[in-house]
Amino acid sequence: MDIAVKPVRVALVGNPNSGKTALFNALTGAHQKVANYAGVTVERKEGRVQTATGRSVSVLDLPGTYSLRARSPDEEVTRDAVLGRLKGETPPDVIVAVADATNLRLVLRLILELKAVGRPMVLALNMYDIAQRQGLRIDLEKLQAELGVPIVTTVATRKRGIDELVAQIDAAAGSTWSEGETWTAPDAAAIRSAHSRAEQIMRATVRPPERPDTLTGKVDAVLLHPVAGLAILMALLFVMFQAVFAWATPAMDAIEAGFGLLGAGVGAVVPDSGPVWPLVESLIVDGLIAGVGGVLVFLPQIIILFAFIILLEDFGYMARAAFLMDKIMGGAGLHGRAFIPLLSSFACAIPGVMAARVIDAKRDRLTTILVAPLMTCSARIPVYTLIIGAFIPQETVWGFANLQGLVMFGLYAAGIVSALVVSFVIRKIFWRGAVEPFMMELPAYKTPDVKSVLLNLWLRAKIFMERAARIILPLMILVWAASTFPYPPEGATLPAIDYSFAGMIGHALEPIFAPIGFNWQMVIALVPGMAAREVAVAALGTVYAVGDVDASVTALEALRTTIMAQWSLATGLSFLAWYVFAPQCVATLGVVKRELNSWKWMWVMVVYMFALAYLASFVTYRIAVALGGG
Ligand SMILES: Nc1nc2c(ncn2[C@@H]2O[C@H](COP(=O)(O)OP(=O)(O)OP(=O)(O)O)[C@@H](O)[C@H]2O)c(=O)[nH]1
Ligand SMILES: [Mg+2]
Repeated sequence: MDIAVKPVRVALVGNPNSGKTALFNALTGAHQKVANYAGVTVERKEGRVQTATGRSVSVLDLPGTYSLRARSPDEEVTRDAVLGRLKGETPPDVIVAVADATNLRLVLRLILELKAVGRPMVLALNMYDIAQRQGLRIDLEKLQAELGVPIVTTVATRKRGIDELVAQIDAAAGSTWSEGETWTAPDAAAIRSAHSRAEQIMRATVRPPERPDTLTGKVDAVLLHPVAGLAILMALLFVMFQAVFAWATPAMDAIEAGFGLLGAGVGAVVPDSGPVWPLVESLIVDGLIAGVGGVLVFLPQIIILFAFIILLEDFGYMARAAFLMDKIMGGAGLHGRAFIPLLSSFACAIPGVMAARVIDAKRDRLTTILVAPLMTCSARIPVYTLIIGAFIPQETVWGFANLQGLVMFGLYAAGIVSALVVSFVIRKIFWRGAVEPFMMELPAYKTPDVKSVLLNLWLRAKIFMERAARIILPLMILVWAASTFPYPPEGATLPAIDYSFAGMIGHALEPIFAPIGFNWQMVIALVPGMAAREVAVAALGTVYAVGDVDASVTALEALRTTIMAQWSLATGLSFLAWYVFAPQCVATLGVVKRELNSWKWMWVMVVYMFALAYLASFVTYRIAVALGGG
């Protein structure tokens, strides 16, 4: 007997949100490994479990799908994994179909498709607790007979039914099956017939509760109400943004201080002498530490934002929020599910772009990714506050509103409105078809499980950090080199950056930026600002030689005074308009390229955003000058 030597491979397949990951966690406990599939940015989770007979089973958690007719990258991975077409992946010996027992209709069709693949299969009827609570009556024996697949009822979050499931996997692994069946994608007729077969099975085996679940109905009547529901959603978003900006501050300050200390520590250790050491120090301190620190500083905000999103998702609310927003965003050509990615983009466009994976249809996903960077990410805040502080008076208008706050609000609104307009235009230019209809069963409300929320949060934070590190590090080195080399000549009087490539680029581009009121110092600052938007503030400090604005309050004050003296109001406003639209962050562009796996679309984004920025700055500048702000 050598069954212990070669593990049985099991793949968990099911609709999104059916509890695959929860089941995976219940099955494998701590014995799991997370990686990416080769060539695509889709997480691959594998874990191990031993059966009672001593068989070793390796379990693969797959992204959710509604059909093997894959339409999103996530779904393609699932399909290819099931069919054994994935590079470096052996096909599963047993398929475990994971079904949300309260939402059988959609999954029955998937199960029929999976059956056609011809591998041994077990059906885990998950969320059975909720089904029972709702009073759903499922005739398990009949369902088992109709499908010809063994069924186990499970409650993944309570680890119920897990032993039974493992036993069924064990049995299925021992069964023989007909290899050599070649799978072909189902055509429209096949899908229709699977659909009516699923309906038929549904009618034969599932009866609605005797007393319908009036509580969910009542709650939904409020939460999905076009007016009350939206008001509640807005209130939730308000609290969420308060949390993101207020609660994150101490942690962000700590991270900033930590990286500052790290930089100082390195500075103290590296010798000051010779031609090479100062360069090494500059690379490490100004390039790597400052650059990576400049991105990691957003981690607290991202964690808080994700905590809210994961919690609301687990409560069953997010699908409803997406449903509510679908009507509004649909008018602009965006899918309801774009809501979460766009929301994440307020912290940082990188997790936002990554979150767009939940959108099935390629075009909807593409549109979402293209407009995500228009959402005001927190990296713009330091730039906004510097300029607003310098040019907008601290005044009360209309008796209650703070003028500076109002301008800040206007900048956020400009981002949101332009995202809606741009996606509308993208639809008109590139594809005319309607937005995919909103197909997403509303899940039952449930209480989130603390452990799974924390695990999820940790995984998402980890993924953000890994991506950030992998994409940002090389870019940081590039931007640092551009602002450092070549060295200033002997006896140079201007700040060193003036003589560097960044300086040359700045001077060369100056004529292009003159019509929108930028001076050469600003243009130079834009170059290192490409690394991360807020770096532009430090770069302005460098070109105006007011000292290290990150390290001292007085330097920041000095920079503000210098700007007030040297820029006109029109120039200041033009700079603000630029920052609303310009694709000022190469890390985001890198992630967009990776997620879409396309240079073309990344360039489409770069070009349209620069064009918008230029146009907005031009209009702002000219109007401000005409009104006497020049
Ligand atoms: N009450 C209850 N909740 C469950 C059960 N299984 C999963 N959940 C919850 O359902 C939600 C979705 O579970 P996940 O495991 O993330 O679902 P998934 O299938 O992995 O979702 P995707 O990966 O997005 O396709 C989570 O909030 C879980 O805690 C269950 O049996 N009973
Ligand atoms: Mg999952």
